[in-house]
Amino acid sequence: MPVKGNQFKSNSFKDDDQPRQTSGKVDKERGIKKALPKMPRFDMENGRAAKIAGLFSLLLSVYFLIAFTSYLFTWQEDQSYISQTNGGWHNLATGQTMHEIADAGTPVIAQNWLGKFGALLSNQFIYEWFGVASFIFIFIFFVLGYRLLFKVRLFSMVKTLAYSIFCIVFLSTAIGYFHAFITDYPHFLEGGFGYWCNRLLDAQVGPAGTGGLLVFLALAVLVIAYNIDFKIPSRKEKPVNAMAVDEVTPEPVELIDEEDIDIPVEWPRGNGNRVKDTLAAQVNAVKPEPVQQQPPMVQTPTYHEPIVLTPTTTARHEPEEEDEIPLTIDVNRPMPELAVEKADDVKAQELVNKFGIYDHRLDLASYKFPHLDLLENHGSNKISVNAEELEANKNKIVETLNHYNIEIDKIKATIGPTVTLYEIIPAPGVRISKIKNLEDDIALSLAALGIRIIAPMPGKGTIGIEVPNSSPEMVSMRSILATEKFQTTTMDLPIALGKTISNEVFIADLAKMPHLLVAGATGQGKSVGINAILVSLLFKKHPAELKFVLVDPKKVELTLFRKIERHFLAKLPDEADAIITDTKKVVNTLNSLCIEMDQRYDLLKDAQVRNLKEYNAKFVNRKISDPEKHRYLPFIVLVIDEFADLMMTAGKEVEVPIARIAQLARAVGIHLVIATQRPSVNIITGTIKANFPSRLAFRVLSKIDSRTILDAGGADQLIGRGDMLFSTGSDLIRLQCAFVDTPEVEAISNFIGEQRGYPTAMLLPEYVGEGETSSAKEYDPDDRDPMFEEAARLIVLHQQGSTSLIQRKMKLGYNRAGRIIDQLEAAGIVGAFEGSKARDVLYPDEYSLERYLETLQKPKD
Ligand SMILES: Nc1ncnc2c1ncn2[C@@H]1O[C@H](COP(=O)(O)OP(=O)(O)OP(=O)(O)O)[C@@H](O)[C@H]1O
Repeated sequence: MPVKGNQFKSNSFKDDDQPRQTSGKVDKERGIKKALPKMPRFDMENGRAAKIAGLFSLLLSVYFLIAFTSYLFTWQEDQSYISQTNGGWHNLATGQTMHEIADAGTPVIAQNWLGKFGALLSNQFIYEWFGVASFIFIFIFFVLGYRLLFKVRLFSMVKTLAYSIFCIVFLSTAIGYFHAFITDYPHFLEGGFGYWCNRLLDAQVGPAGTGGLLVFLALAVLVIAYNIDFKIPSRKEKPVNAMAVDEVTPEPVELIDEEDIDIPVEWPRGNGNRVKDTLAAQVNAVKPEPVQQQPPMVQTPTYHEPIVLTPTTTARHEPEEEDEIPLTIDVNRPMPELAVEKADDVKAQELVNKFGIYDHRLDLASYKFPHLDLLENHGSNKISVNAEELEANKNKIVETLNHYNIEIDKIKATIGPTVTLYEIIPAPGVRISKIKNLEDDIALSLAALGIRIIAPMPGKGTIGIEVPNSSPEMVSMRSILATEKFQTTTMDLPIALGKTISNEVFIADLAKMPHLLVAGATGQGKSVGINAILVSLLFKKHPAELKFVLVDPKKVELTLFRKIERHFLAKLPDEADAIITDTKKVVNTLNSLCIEMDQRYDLLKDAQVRNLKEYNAKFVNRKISDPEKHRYLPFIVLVIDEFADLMMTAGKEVEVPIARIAQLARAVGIHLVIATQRPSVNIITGTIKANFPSRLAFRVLSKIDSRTILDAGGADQLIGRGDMLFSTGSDLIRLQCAFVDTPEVEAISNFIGEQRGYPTAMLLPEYVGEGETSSAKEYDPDDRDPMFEEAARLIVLHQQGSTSLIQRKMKLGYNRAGRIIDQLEAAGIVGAFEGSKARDVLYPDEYSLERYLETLQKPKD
């Protein structure tokens, strides 16, 4: 496995005198050792004390639970034991067992399940203090223990304590209050606290006052906790109106039976029938579920759940019987497609459960991606600009500017692989255009080619001067592809272009561009750039996911990729060579790509998706209803190495399909990379330019060429050898192209080519150009395809005269299937071509077909 960048997360251990220890355990121990002088071992930070406290608290809650529960059953014995031992607690320390106490003449022993201590504790809490409300202590200890031990916050600790204490006091007093009506003696139900508290209140405010106080306290706490509404009495007084409009709540909620859901719904006028349901409906109003269950309600009128409608207005509605204006509320009906989609989803899920998701890589499951060892390390990949060079350049820049009375506040250098960027902040009041005009003077004083002034630097508030390094560094493809950035990229079509001026790896997504125009004078690195693009895609994509259509009028540049024909190339059917060099064939290929594009759009439309990614995702998850008609769609990248040559020879014939593909093909995953030596306006026409927002300029010979390709100067000032400007429409970035040599490309092609591939290159739809139209009549009956009869049977069986049926079922190329259908037409088995409709099948059943086929065979015999 290649090393993916710097593996160290931080260098914070650098200054540590001690040798670096790798084990986490050792590190932890070190941390403890360091803490030793300051803290004892059981400090809260280490969490030990908290854990022990948590454990204890949980144990306590369990202990209390058992003891208290037991006390409910054994309180009489326990109390007798305690009273006979004079309070009981002092016995605990004596070590006397209960049996010893019994033997000593005590007639009753403690029966609590937790013995003496359980009896004493329960008696204390329940009888002496808070009665059955003491059970709440169990809850407190449990919440506390759980929090401390597992660090899980079940409830807020403050709230738990506050509400629990209130409940203990309130319950104990309330039980005492009610119990006082039955008996005047203290009882374990309310405990000593409840009993005495109640007696105290009784003496002060009387039983009625105590009752009122208790009710008030209960309601007050409910308001604090839940902000409850007090609206029930008013609804009872005016049942008819209360149903229609809420008196108290600012947002009235209206409830209607399912008969009223016959959309549009009328705002209720207060008929008596609904009043009956008001209370029941109100209960339902609290639950949001009935609203979400609207679809079945709307579809099935027998559904008996009420629907909740919330009017948008917050104003009070006081319906008046006479002049009430009916309000119509439009409830959104569920979209019928949703139901269909749901059904499809279920079906898809069943298919996925049965067959698993569709694996488009399965045909070449053993395919191995090229590895980094196929690439070489060019150069040292280190920046070799020395301090003297930087200082000298800085001085020259400052001097030159000073000559023209331009003061500088600050200057900063960023060293890149081929150029160094000097960013200057001019003194206030200096006009930027003045510096920009000095480009040639600065170049002269630095005695260097390729100086570019960027004034102002976008988004930086500085002026940039790019000065070529005296010894530029080569950026090897290997160093780029080995980076974590490339290895972990999630781009659809990542292309590693090289490094930026600040030495950062630059990777762009061709799928987003969506097409790339490459221009540059001869010998400036264009072919290397195209190889870099192809190689980066080959490193990232499986043959099932990507196909190239390679056009190489120069006949030599792309030949290296011939070996990957059966893996990565696409070609016209019956074409011998996958790499197209003939202009005529280029025209056919481009038109064929247009057909492929149209077919892909049809597939996307049929699958109801918007782009290739969604389509493939749907296909893979078996969510497409008619999988027979569909297929996994790989990206197609069309690369034209010398576009000028094509334009010279074919002109409009290539321009029109290219413009069409460029305009439309993005969504269906067809992307173009077009390179040219001569970026003149008659080659890169307005139509083409408009559809290629992403452009890559190597060094060109004139400013005009630079303007043609980039709509800006700068490409003429590059230094060549892979120095380039990348424009995405808004940004202009200077890059050093990654270098990949021919032997490396060859090694990669061999590596892929030697692996098992598909039987052929991907076949594009056949395009028959003007003057090449074939006619069914031309077919010689003796020259029928060997699969003619099989195809005839297939067509008659399916009663569908379509080329794609033959193609799919018999696994033939489009071209051959097309030929067979023409032969079937000539033989009178299918009717004539009718545009988008399938041809008529002229034989209704297989029997009549067989008889006809026999007659066809006779002359042969
Ligand atoms: N990224 C690069 N880093 C270093 N050197 C490069 C780089 N790209 C190209 N070169 C040098 O420039 C030479 C010419 O490059 P290349 O063949 O790509 O030019 P070209 O623009 O395709 O020329 P032509 O149009 O004539 O084919 C290469 O042989 C190589 O020495």
